[in-house]
Amino acid sequence: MHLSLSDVTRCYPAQGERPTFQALGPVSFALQEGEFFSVVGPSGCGKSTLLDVVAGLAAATEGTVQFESKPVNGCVPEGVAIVFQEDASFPWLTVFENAAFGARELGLPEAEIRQRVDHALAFTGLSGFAQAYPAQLSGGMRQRACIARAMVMRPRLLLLDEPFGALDQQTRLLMGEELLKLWRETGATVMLITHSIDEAVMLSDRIGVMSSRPGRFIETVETGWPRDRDGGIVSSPRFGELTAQVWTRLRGEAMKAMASQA
Ligand SMILES: Nc1ncnc2c1ncn2[C@@H]1O[C@H](COP(=O)(O)OP(=O)(O)OP(=O)(O)O)[C@@H](O)[C@H]1O
Repeated sequence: MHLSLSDVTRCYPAQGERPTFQALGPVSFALQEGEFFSVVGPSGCGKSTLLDVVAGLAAATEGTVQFESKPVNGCVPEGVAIVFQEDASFPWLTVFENAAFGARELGLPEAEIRQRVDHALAFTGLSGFAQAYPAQLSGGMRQRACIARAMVMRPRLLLLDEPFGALDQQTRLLMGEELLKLWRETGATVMLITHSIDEAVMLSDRIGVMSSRPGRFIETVETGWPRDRDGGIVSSPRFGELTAQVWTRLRGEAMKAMASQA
């Protein structure tokens, strides 16, 4: 897996009285194979726009995005899976069929699909709900179902846009631990967009801190956690130091973002 962005910006065209609007960048970075990279930044700075550009869901206005030596433009590359904050499941399909959806689109053999889905549902604790419909699940279980769907695709790069944003704090912490387990088990590279500094510090190898809009990276923080970390690190002194380091950098940018929104 190799992903790199070089001088990427994204602008929205002028609309009525509003002049051309730069939502992102310029942004340049590369992800290392197998790393867990999180992005934090003030509200509206362009985090989701960045993820959409990486995923091929939105085009860069300037600059280039390359995934495994091919330019990304116009569609999600094979090997990339995305989990969004909103529950993106199809309400008319069972949990099993939701998880199988992407694999069916790829035309994988039925036995292979069944084996992958069974494993993903077991991993996310949803085996007993394979025949349930999304509406019969709690918010946390629905997000686990979305993670199972992504897992079935065996992504080399997993993109997550605030996947736990709508969940309560306890569920969110537990889901974070599950995500770490998934990352370790699959060896995928992970890029996570989050509003939560604690979540970024707990989960990541590296945290990119963005400026207010148009978002650029103003600092990169290496956490130095071992690969077999778990939620227990939140009580270590290093956790407190890292969250303070990220917040110190973010605070001024968050104030600028609030002032411009006001
Ligand atoms: N389709 C669009 N047309 C015009 N402006 C847009 C469009 N999509 C996003 N924007 C604007 O681009 C900026 C960046 O939006 P984006 O959603 O990427 O930020 P974000 O950092 O993810 O925000 P949040 O933290 O609130 O989720 C915002 O000011 C947003 O209003």
